[in-house]
Amino acid sequence: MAFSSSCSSVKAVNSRWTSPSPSPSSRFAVLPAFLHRRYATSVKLTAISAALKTVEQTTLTEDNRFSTVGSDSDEYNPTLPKPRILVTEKLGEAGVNLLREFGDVDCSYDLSPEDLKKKVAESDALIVRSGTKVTREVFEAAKGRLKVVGRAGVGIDNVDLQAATEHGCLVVNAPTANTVAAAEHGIALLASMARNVAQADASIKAGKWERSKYVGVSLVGKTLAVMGFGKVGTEVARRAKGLGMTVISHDPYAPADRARALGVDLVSFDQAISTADFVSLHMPLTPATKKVFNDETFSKMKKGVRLINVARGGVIDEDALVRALDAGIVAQAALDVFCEEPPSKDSRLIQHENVTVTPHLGASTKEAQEGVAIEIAEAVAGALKGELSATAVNAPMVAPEVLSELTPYIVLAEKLGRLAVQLASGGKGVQSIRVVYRSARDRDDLDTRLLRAMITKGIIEPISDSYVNLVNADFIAKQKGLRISEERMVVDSSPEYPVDSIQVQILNVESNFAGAVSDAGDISIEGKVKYGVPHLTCVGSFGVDVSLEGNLILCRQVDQPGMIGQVGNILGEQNVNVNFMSVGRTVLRKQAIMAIGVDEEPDNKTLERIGGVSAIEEFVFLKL
Ligand SMILES: NC(=O)C1=CN([C@@H]2O[C@H](COP(=O)(O)OP(=O)(O)OC[C@H]3O[C@@H](n4cnc5c(N)ncnc54)[C@H](O)[C@@H]3O)[C@@H](O)[C@H]2O)C=CC1
Ligand SMILES: O=C(O)C(=O)COP(=O)(O)O
Repeated sequence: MAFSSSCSSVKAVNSRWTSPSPSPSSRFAVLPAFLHRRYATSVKLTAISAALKTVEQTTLTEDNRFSTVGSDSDEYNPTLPKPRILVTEKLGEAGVNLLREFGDVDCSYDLSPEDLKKKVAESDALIVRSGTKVTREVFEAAKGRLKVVGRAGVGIDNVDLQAATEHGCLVVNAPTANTVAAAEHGIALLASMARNVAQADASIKAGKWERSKYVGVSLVGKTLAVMGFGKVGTEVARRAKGLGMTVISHDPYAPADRARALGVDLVSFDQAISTADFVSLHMPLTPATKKVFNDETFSKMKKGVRLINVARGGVIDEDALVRALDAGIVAQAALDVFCEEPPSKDSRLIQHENVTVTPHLGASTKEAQEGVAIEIAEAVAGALKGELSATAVNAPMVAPEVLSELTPYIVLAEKLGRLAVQLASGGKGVQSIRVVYRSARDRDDLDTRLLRAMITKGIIEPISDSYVNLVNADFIAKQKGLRISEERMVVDSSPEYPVDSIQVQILNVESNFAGAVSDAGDISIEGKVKYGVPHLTCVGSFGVDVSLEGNLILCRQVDQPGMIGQVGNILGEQNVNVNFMSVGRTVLRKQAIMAIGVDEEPDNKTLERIGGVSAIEEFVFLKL
C-alpha cells in the first residue's frame, strides 16, 4: 500500500537514557475524562482501574468551570468543590439523595425559560423530564459550563440534541425504568376506552345513570396494531396477547424474530393501520414520525378504529384526528400525550366526547419514578466523573468491557493526534487525516469511534480554541473541514490485544520535521501500547520506541557514536529530566532519529544548543 510505512518492520534501537522507566503499573496511563473540557494539559497520567471506575477529583478551573483532575487516589475527595446539579422537574427521592451524595443539588421546578437560562450558566448538570424544553438558547446560555443533560425518562424530543452536541454536552436518558409503567398505562387506556370508563364516571358524577349509552366493545379476538415494537410496544403486545387480542406490529427497525417469539407479526404501516381494530402508538417522535397520523393515514384506517397514544403527541396531526373522530373513522381515542403540553383547555380534541385524556401520566407510577430517578442519577454522576454512559444519546455507547480494553489506546490515540499536528508546518493546511489501525482481530471486532474521537481531539485542540470531547469530536472535525478516514489492517500479532498499533498520517501537508515525512510524502507517526503505556514507535520511516509522557524532542542526525551523550549532557546541564530515549535508523551510519522524552519543557537556549550539535540536521520540540 502506498501509505504503508517501513516502521512496522524496522526494529528500534532502544537506548534507555538516565532514568529507567517506572514499573508498568505506575505508568499505566489513562485519561478517562472523555467529556472534559480542559483535561489535556492538566490531567496527570493516572493509574485507574480498567473499567474506568476511578473517581476523579473535581475542581474549578481558573475560568470557574467544572473540570476534572486525575487523581492518584481512587477515592473521591469531598473537600474539593462539588459539581452543581440542577433538577427542574420532580424526581424520585432515591435519585435526588444519590445526587446529593455527589454534588450540590438545586431542585427548582417550574422555572421560566429566562430563569432556566440563568441557572444553567451555574450548573454542571441539568436533569429534566418531559416538561422542560432544553433549547439551543439554553445551551448557549450555559456558556460551556453544562456538561451533561440527564433526561429522567425515555423521550428526548424536548432536548435540542444537535445544539447539545455542538456544545460538547452529553445527553443521557433513563430508557428502561418506566417501560412497564408506560405499557400498563397504554393497556389501562385501551381497556377503559373500550368500556367508556372515563365518560361513564363523569356521567354518574353529574347525577346521571346512562347504562345503555355506555355500552362498550370487547377486546378479545380484536386486532391490535402496535406501532413501534420497542420496549414499551413489546410490553403492550405481551399484555394484549394476555387479553386475547391478535397483535400485529409495524416497526421498520425491529427484529422479526423477536416479534415472532411473542406471536406478533411485523407488517407494513398500511397493513397495520388498515386491518387493526385498535392502534396503539409506541414510536419516538422524530422527523420521520412527525404527524405520521394525518388525514391521509386516517382515511386508510378501518372505520370505527380506536386509537391509543402513550408515545408523543407530535406523531398525530391533532386537527386531522378531530376530523377523523367527527367522521366516525376513529370511533374513540385515548391520549396521554399532546403536541402542546399542557394542551389548551378549549382544544376541540380534548373536549371531544369520544376522546379520553390523561396528563402525560405514562411514566407516573411510584415504582417507575423511583427507578427512573436512580437510573438518571447514576448516569449523570457517572458522566460528571468522566465515565462513559451506557445510556448516552449523543455519544457513542461503548460496552464497559470494550471500554476497559480500549482505555490505554484512547490515550495513545489522543497523543498521536497531538503529536502529528505539531509536525505540520502549513502549506495546504491540515485537512486530510488517515488513520490505520493494525490489529490481529477480525475487522468487525474493533469499535474505533472512541479512538477516532480522541485522535480528532488531539489534532484540533493544539491548533484551535475549540474544546473537543467525545460528544462533539465528529461535529467539530466536520466544521473545521477535517476529513478523517480510517483503515483496518489485519496483522499477525496477539489477538489478546484489541490494537497492535495506530498510525496517524496527515496528508498533503508540509512538515517542520522532514524526518516525520514518510516515503509517500505524508506526515506519519505510529504508536503502540506497551504494558499499558502509550509509546511512539515510528516517525516517518524511522522506527523509535519512546513512551509518550511529558514532552518529546525529535532530532534527525547523522548516525554516529556519541550523539545520545551529547544531547543528554545538554539537557542534564539544564536540569531537564530525560524519561526515555530511543534511536531509530534506516541505514547503519547514515541517518537516525533520536526521540527523547523529557519531563520538563527545555528553554529556548537549551533547544538552540541541541540544534547546534553538528551532526543534528533538524530537531523539533513537541508538547504531549
Ligand atoms: N407517555 C409516557 O409517559 C411515556 C412515553 N414514552 C414514549 O414511548 C415511546 C416508546 O418508548 P420506548 O419503547 O421506551 O422506546 P424504544 O426506543 O424502545 O422503542 C421505539 C421503537 O419505535 C420504533 N420506530 C422508530 N421509528 C419508527 C417508525 N417510523 N415507525 C414505527 N416504529 C418506529 C423503533 O424501531 C423502536 O423499536 C417513546 O416516544 C417514548 O418517549 C415512554 C415512556 C413513558
Ligand atoms: O419517558 C418518557 O418518554 C416520558 O414520556 C415520560 O415523561 P415524564 O418523565 O413523565 O415527563
